Amino acid sequence: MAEATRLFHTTLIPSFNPLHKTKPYTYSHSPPIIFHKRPINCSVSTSDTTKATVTQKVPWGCDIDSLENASALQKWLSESGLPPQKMAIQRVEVGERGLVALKNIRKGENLLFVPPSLCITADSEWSCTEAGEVLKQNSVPDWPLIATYLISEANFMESSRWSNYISALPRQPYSLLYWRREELDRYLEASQIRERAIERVTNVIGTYNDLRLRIFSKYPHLFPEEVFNIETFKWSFGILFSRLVRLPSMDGRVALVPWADMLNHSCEVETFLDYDKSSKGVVCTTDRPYQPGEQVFISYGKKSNGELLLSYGFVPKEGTNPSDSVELSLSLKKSDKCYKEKLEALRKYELSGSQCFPIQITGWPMELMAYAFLAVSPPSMSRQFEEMAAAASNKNTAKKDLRYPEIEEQALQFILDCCESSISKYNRFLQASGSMDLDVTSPKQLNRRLFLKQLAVDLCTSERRILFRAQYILRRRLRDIRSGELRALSLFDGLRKLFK
Ligand SMILES: C[S@@+](CC[C@H](N)C(=O)[O-])C[C@H]1O[C@@H](n2cnc3c(N)ncnc32)[C@H](O)[C@@H]1O
Repeated sequence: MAEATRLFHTTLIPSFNPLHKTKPYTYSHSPPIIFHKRPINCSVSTSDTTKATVTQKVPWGCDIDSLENASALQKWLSESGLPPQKMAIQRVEVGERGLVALKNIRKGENLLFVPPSLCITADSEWSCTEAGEVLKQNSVPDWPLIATYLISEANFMESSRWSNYISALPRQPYSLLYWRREELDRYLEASQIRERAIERVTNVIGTYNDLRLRIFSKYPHLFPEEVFNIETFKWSFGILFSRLVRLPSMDGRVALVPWADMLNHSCEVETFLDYDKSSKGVVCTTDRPYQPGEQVFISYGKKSNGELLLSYGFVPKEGTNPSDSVELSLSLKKSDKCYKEKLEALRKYELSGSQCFPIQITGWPMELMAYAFLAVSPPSMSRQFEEMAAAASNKNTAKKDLRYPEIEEQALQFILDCCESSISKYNRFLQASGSMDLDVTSPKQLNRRLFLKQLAVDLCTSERRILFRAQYILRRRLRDIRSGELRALSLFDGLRKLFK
């Protein structure tokens, strides 16, 4: 189970390597192949940063809130080797569709058992063998390879063995990949998750453009642009971000695991998916009992609400996620006399003049404190700059409790100032959110905007709550330090009078 606990941890968006880092590509020539083509509707582009000229609606999958293709999926899975299950796909309150217990399930019971033949991995057989060979010859890494595979198989429709699975996937996965740039800017202005979302969209676009430039354009008969374009890639990456599982017991291999990926996340369970070497299938062991009719949950890992929004498109209820955290940004002051020296020390440890650190409701990391010490330290402490920068870096293995009592008050005040400036951004957004969105014209657009805004309000409320807690602790510590200093001062004054 220890290995299992790592499964969904890093699953739903572990870092994927963009193609830039791979070996130079070599090309082979193959005869043309006939594609199953299907008309694709043109619509408005959803991203400003998209360079691709073709923008289309993805025709695959179904609405996530419908059970449209769920029974066909269950039937196909049982015919293809999924043993009888104690759960069924049903409409649920949390997560729209999910797996619900049909019978009593005991704590510690092994659920699921999905055989490897039902998992999609980088080694899965392609309906279009040549397309798969071209990608492998070009050493395309697993993430973009599986993303391309999914599009290729989706395009084969009923002729693909995954057709029932693909038809039951969401047509538009919930994730920040589907937020327009102006929506990210407007709704997530206060949260550092905005930066992460922009970075992710840029990575996906960069990866697609790289594939297009190096491979797709050389083999248009295998990868026609009406099928392999930025919209279909956004769909397939959205599916991977929200469903791909890393299997530690299979040497960290990533896989799409049909059926298991119908399980929704709960912050209250610690059950994870993994490959079980003895039974040779993907399993999960329950950590609590379930009664018939109850939804069964797993954990997608110890992720903050922002990370859950980024990859899965939902925010847990305020205060229910013990792994929640908020990124606080600290920066060196450009007016600091030692700005250059401090920056140099930070760069040695791959840090910059502006750095984010995660704060949890239980406190903040030692690295943040070390960065604050460095930011406020006077020129007379220049010999300690490097030691502080090392401690601010999480690459530093020899961790020790850094203490500089002479600048502790300034460091705490510095963190408090950063916290309060961040809180005021959240306040501004949360106050303004009530009057936003009056500019939408169609009911459909209104629903979407209201939904996104509600997610942003939920995220910002939970992040601000952590900052409020940090603000309270910082103020209390500063008050203690200052009242201690006052006591020492009045004691000194008293002694002076005594000796007069
Ligand atoms: C691995 S899939 C789970 C199955 C999914 N509900 C479906 O119908 O396809 C992950 C997606 O389920 C939804 N989800 C999972 N856990 C959730 C939760 N606790 N609250 C809201 N939505 C959740 C999100 O849309 C997420 O992107």
